[in-house]
Amino acid sequence: MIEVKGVTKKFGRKQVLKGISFTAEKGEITCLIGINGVGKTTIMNAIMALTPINNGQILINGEEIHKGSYEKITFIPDAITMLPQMKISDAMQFMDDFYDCWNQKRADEMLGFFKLDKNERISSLSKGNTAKVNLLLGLAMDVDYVLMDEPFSGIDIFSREQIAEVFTSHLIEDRGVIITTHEINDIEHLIDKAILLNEGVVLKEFNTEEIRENEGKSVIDVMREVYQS
Ligand SMILES: Nc1ncnc2c1ncn2[C@@H]1O[C@H](COP(=O)(O)OP(=O)(O)OP(=O)(O)O)[C@@H](O)[C@H]1O
Repeated sequence: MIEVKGVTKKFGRKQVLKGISFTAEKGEITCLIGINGVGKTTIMNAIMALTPINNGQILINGEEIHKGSYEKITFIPDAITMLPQMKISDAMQFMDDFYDCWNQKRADEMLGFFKLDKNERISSLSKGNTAKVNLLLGLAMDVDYVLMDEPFSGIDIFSREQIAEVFTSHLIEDRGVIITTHEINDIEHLIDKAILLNEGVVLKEFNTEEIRENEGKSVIDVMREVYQS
C-alpha cells in the first residue's frame, strides 16, 4: 500500500498541498482528480521523493522511500525522458542497464501490442506513439506500483482506447496504479478509487464500485456534486 499522510508542500510562499492524506492499494487503480495546478504532479513527485515535502509522511509498503524502493515503484511522467536521438531499442537497453526489475519479455510484448517499431527514433515518434513508448518503459518494469501522469494527454481517441485497454490487461496484473487524468471518460469504468482534490486538500476519497452500487452514481456524477456544490 502507498500511504500519503498529512503531506504539505510549499513552493516559495505558495502552499500547494495543505495536508493531503490518502491510500492507494496494490491491485487497484487510484485516480487523482482535480483542475490544472491543484497539485497532482506534485503529489506524484513527492511519492517518488523527487521533490521534498514540508510536513507529513509517505510510506510504500510501510517504509519510507529509499534507494531500493525504485525497484518497487516507477513513475511514468507526462513527457518522455529519453534523449530524442535514441531509438526505441536504445531506450529499452538504457532501462535494462539501469534497473534490475526491467522485464524485456514484457517490453517486447508491449512493442507488439502497441505496434511500435523498435528502430524508430524518439524524435520522429508521433505524440500518441511517444505516449505509448513512455508507457512501455514504465510498465515493462516488474514493480509493485506504477504512477502515471496524464497518460492520455493530447492523443487521439484510438490511441486513448488502446492505452485504456492496457489497464484491463495482464500488463497491469495485480500492481497498484496511481493515475492522473483530465480524460475521466476514458477510464471512468477502469478506476477503483477516486481522490478528488481542490485547493491543496482532499475533498473526497471514494471507491467507485461502491458508489455505483450503493448510490447509482458515476465518478462524473460525484465530481459534479463535489465541485459544483
Ligand atoms: N518547481 C516548482 N516551482 C514553483 N511552483 C511549482 C513548481 N512545481 C509546481 N509548482 C506549482 O504548484 C502548483 C501545482 O502544480 P502541479 O504541476 O502539481 O499541478 P497539477 O495538478 O499536476 O496540474 P496539471 O493538471 O496542469 O498538470 C501549480 O501552481 C504550480 O505552478
